[in-house]
This record gives sequence, C-alpha cells and structure tokens, in this order.
Amino acid sequence: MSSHFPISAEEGKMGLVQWLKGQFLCHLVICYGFLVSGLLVNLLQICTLPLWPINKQLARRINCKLGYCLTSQSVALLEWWSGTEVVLYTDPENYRLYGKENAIVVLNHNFEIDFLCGWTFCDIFGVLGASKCLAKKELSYLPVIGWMWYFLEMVFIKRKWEEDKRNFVQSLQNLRDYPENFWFLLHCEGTRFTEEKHQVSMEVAEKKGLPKLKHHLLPRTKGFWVAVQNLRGTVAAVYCCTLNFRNNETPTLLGVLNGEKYHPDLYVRRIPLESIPEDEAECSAWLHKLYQEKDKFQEDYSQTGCFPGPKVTPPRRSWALINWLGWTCLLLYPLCLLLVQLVKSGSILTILATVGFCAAVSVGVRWMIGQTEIKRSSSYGVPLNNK
Ligand SMILES: CCCCC/C=C\C/C=C\CCCCCCCC(=O)SCCNC(=O)CCNC(=O)[C@H](O)C(C)(C)COP(=O)(O)OP(=O)(O)OC[C@H]1O[C@@H](n2cnc3c(N)ncnc32)[C@H](O)[C@@H]1OP(=O)(O)O
Ligand SMILES: CCCCCCCCCCCCCCCCCC(=O)OC[C@@H](O)COP(=O)(O)O
Repeated sequence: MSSHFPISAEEGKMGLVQWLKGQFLCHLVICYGFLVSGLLVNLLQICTLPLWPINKQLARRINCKLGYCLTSQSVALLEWWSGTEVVLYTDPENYRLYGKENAIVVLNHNFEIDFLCGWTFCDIFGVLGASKCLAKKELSYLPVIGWMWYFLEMVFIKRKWEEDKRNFVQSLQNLRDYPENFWFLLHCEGTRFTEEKHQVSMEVAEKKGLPKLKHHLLPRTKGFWVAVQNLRGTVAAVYCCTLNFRNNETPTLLGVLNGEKYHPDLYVRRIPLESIPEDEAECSAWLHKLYQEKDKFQEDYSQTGCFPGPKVTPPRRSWALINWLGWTCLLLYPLCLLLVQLVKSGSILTILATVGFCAAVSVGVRWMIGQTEIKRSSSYGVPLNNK
C-alpha cells in the first residue's frame, strides 16, 4: 500500500546520511584517522621530553595543545557526527567563571559515554587540553589515549590506598604551578554503577548508618579529601556535576560511532573550595551529604525529566570540527595514494597486507571501545576484592 505521506527529498537525504554513518567503511576511516593521528601525537609528545628540564611550562603548554588535537576528535564525533548536544543546567552567575579558574569536578559514573560528555563540557569552556582525572591505573596502558595522558600529568591510581598515597599526593602537588586552567575530574564512586555494586555499597552504607542512595554507589571519600587539601590555593571551586539522559537513554560509544543522537542533561553547581571542611571526618561527611543531594536531583529528574535551574545549550565549538577535518584530510591523502598504488601493482601479498592492516585497525579500536563498556567493568567494589 502506498503511503499518503511520500518521503520528501530532505528526508531522503537525511536517511542516506544516517545510513552512511552506520557503514563499516566510514567507521574504518574514522578509526584510522583517530589511531594514526593519535600515534603521531604520541610521537610529538615524546619529542617534547628534552624540553621538560629546560622549560617545563612550555613543554606542558605544548602537550596541552597536542592533547587537544586528539581528545577534541572524539568531541567532534559526539557533537558533529552524532549531533548530540549537551544541555547545561546551571546558575548564569557561575557560567561566566567556567574555564577561567581551576576546579575539581565531581561527576556521577553511570554511563558509558560520561567521559565524552565531560570532555564536551571542557571543550565548551576551553579547558579540554589541560583537563585531568583521577583514573584507574589500567587506563594508562590504553594505546594512544593512555600514553597521551601520561604527558598531560593525569593522576593514575591502583585503588589500593597504601600503594597509591605517595604518588597521588605528589601528582597533585605537581599541579600547583600548572600553566593552564584545568579541571580535575573525580568519580568518587570509584567504579561504574552496576546493580551488584550498588547492592554491596548500600550494605556498606547501612553498616555505616548512612542514608541509602538510589542512583549512586556510596562515594569513597579519601581521594576527594586528599585532592581538596592538596589543591587548596590552586583550585577555586568544586563543580558538582550530575549527568543524566532524557528518555532513559543508555548511550554507548558504538552508538555515537553509528551516528546515533543522544540527549544528555548536565546539572552543574559551583561550590567555593573555602566552604569545604578541612578536617578529614568533616570533609567525608560533607561529601556523603553532597551525594545524598545528587541522588535527590537524579530522583527528581527521573520524575520530571529536568534538573533545577535555568538551562542553556552552549553552541558547538567549530575548532573541534576543523581539527578533525584537518587530520582526516591530512591522513586520507597518503592512504588514497597507497590504495591507488596497491591496485596498480596488483600484488596479492601487498593487498593481503593492506587487508590485514585494516583488520588490525578495526580490532584495535573495537578493543579500545570495549574498555568503555559497563558490562566489562572491573570487579572493584564487589565482595570479591572488598577490604
Ligand atoms: C562534567 C565535567 C567533566 C569534566 C571532565 C574533566 C576532565 C576529564 C578528563 C579526563 C576524562 C577521562 C575519563 C576517564 C575516567 C576514568 C575514571 C576512573 O578511572 S574511576 C576509578 C579511579 N578513580 C577513583 O577510584 C576515584 C575515587 N576513589 C577514591 O577517591 C578513593 O578514596 C581512593 C583514593 C581510591 C582510596 O580508596 P579506599 O577504598 O582505599 O579508601 P576510602 O576511605 O575512600 O574508602 C574506604 C571506605 O569505603 C568503604 N567501602 C568499602 N567497600 C565499599 C563499597 N563497595 N562502596 C563504598 N564504600 C565502600 C570502606 O568500608 C571504607 O570505609 P572506612 O574507611 O570507614 O573503613
Ligand atoms: C574521531 C574519534 C574516533 C573515536 C574512535 C573511538 C576510539 C576509542 C576511544 C577510546 C577512549 C577511551 C577512553 C577511556 C575512558 C574510559 C573511562 C571509563 O569509563 O573507565 C572506567 C573507570 O572509570 C572505572 O572502571 P571500572 O571499575 O568500572 O571498570
């Protein structure tokens, strides 16, 4: 039966674009660009090594720019390829300060692309290249991204306090003279939300006499306290960030690569650092209270579909797109030349080598994407390795 509403040319074009975004060949090109540019960035970062003892601040600034070249590609993928826009709920008074000061960011850890939404938020306010995170040690071994983070002075921990504390404090102290404004991200839950981890952590909450949380794991407070104490005088505020997605979306990085559009809402509250207690026990109680508030915001969001306060959709920054297109053009040119040579040569061996290379790129990136999947989350926080 023919439809009463024939598809318009515009809809047909959109359908074609959407179809193209789902094609393996497009993914291969994107992943090739990301991996090869990433390796080049790593190489350039290694070249900055001799500069560190001579002019550390210059070396740091160069590494921030190099970091931006790579990280912003994934922001461009989210914003321009999948068309996802992060909607911000925040006080307009504070909006003016974002990007103009150092901050500790506390963000819930429930989604596979929360880091990507975080990066987008960083990019909007011009702190993407310099932003850092308290990350599990395993991420430092990730090819390209993990290697890049080493040069950006990211703080890695084994999540074993006795082994971590010296390096953690030293890494934070090193940031005291960082030459660019940075945000330091902390997922105080220490691992991603799963039903099993939630159940265990609520048993801990019960034992400690703390109210139960519905949407968060119980925060681990030591890292937050140590970060606040060591960054006093360097960092101006804590940004309490609560992220959720409209329509109960469960976004994935593969979805973004397929051009799927998601609808993230990010609620940001600015809390001056002076208002956070210095004493460890008081600071710990303060953080638990903060998580109880965050849990309430999430509960209200699940009922109403919005966070409190005025909302704004900041415009996408063209730099991320320009950088991405620049790298793609630069790297596609030699690839095309190579392919032409290949076809001309007709050598079976070279053709097989090329197919092998494409397969390796594809498997490598698929493995990296796998690191973001919650179903592959570590066993941290379940009874197996609970203290
Ligand atoms: C939107 C804006 C974004 C801006 C973005 C900016 C920058 C972005 C840059 C990069 C993005 C990259 C993204 C990469 C993301 C990677 C994230 C990660 O890798 S998360 C994992 C690593 N991070 C952390 O673990 C940080 C949180 N953890 C801590 O801070 C911990 O305190 C610690 C430092 C690891 C130390 O932990 P430890 O357990 O040794 O000590 P604690 O005192 O904190 O906790 C012990 C305490 O907890 C109780 N307990 C036991 N089991 C549990 C449980 N399952 N749940 C909760 N609590 C538990 C235990 O009984 C202890 O209690 P007590 O002390 O009373 O005995
Ligand atoms: C143009 C761009 C192309 C992009 C192609 C895709 C490339 C793949 C990019 C991979 C990026 C990897 C960033 C890893 C960040 C993962 C953050 C994360 O979520 O870590 C989990 C930890 O917090 C907690 O670990 P668990 O204890 O839950 O286990």
